Amino acid sequence: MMTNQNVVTHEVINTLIAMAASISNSTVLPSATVPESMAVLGGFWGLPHNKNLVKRLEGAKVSAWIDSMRASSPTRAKSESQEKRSWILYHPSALNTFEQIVYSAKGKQIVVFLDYDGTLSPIVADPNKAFMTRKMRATLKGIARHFPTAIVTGRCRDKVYNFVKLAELYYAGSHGMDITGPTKSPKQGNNNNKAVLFQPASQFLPMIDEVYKILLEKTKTVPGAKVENNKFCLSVHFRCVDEKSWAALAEKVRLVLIEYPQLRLTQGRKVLEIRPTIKWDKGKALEFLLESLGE
Ligand SMILES: O=P(O)(O)OC[C@H]1O[C@H](O[C@H]2O[C@H](CO)[C@@H](O)[C@H](O)[C@H]2O)[C@H](O)[C@@H](O)[C@@H]1O
Repeated sequence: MMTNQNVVTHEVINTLIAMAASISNSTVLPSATVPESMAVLGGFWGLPHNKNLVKRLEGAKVSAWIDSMRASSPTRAKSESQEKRSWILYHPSALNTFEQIVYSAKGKQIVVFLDYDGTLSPIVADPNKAFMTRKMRATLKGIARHFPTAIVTGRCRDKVYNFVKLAELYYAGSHGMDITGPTKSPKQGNNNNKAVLFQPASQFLPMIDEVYKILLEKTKTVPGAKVENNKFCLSVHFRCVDEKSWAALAEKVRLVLIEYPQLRLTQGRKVLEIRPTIKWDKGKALEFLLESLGE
């Protein structure tokens, strides 16, 4: 993936991400939230990820949706120590191999990519209250002083910016469909006026707005359901919905999507995600940013 000579290897970046995640786990997140972070990073970095899940969701019966919703939202059957062990297996602390990292990074440009929810902020019931701590912001600011740093998230870019509040970062919101560069240099603090770099799903904006309004209306009878407008995509949260109502909620979403074959459904942690059927995702956004940064 990283062919540019000036760009550090995937392995090193992966380790940096793990390092950032381990910072977040040790200083901010209660240990019970570690598996949430693992799911987020796993989805992003190609760690165990059930592609069939997405296929099954599209056009599948509601019962299959419910199975997927359960599968992606496991109850705490495993002990916390078991969960921590499997987390560490895939995300070893970068500090244990720091010398190797420094060696591999020699002469290369290190770029840091981070997810937001469950990585920089704890997972919380209300998506509008997923605040990051001042300590995390200061750490992120420090990282951005040394390396180009990007936040790649399913969230609306403006919303995540309001949480992070650092103009010196790159942001790829809406699952990578809304990419901007820094509006402030981390070193000099001057405004270098970089704006939107790429928005491959602009033509879907009216449709996303339309479906947002429909979903708001259709889901209002399901207690706890929350529809979030992430600009180029939508989220239907079921974290606060009683499991008995998951089928009803999934059926409502399915019926709406039948009318919009240009949209597809994917699934995150206790959230159904609706997005345009374009060949673009967080991985593509990452490649796009690497190419821009390597120039
Ligand atoms: O791809 P991501 O950047 O990981 O975005 C996935 C979803 O993240 C947010 O939801 C998650 O965090 C919420 C706040 O902690 C939590 O309430 C929810 O259950 C999680 O799924 C975001 O609100 C969603 O729009 C994203 O789809």
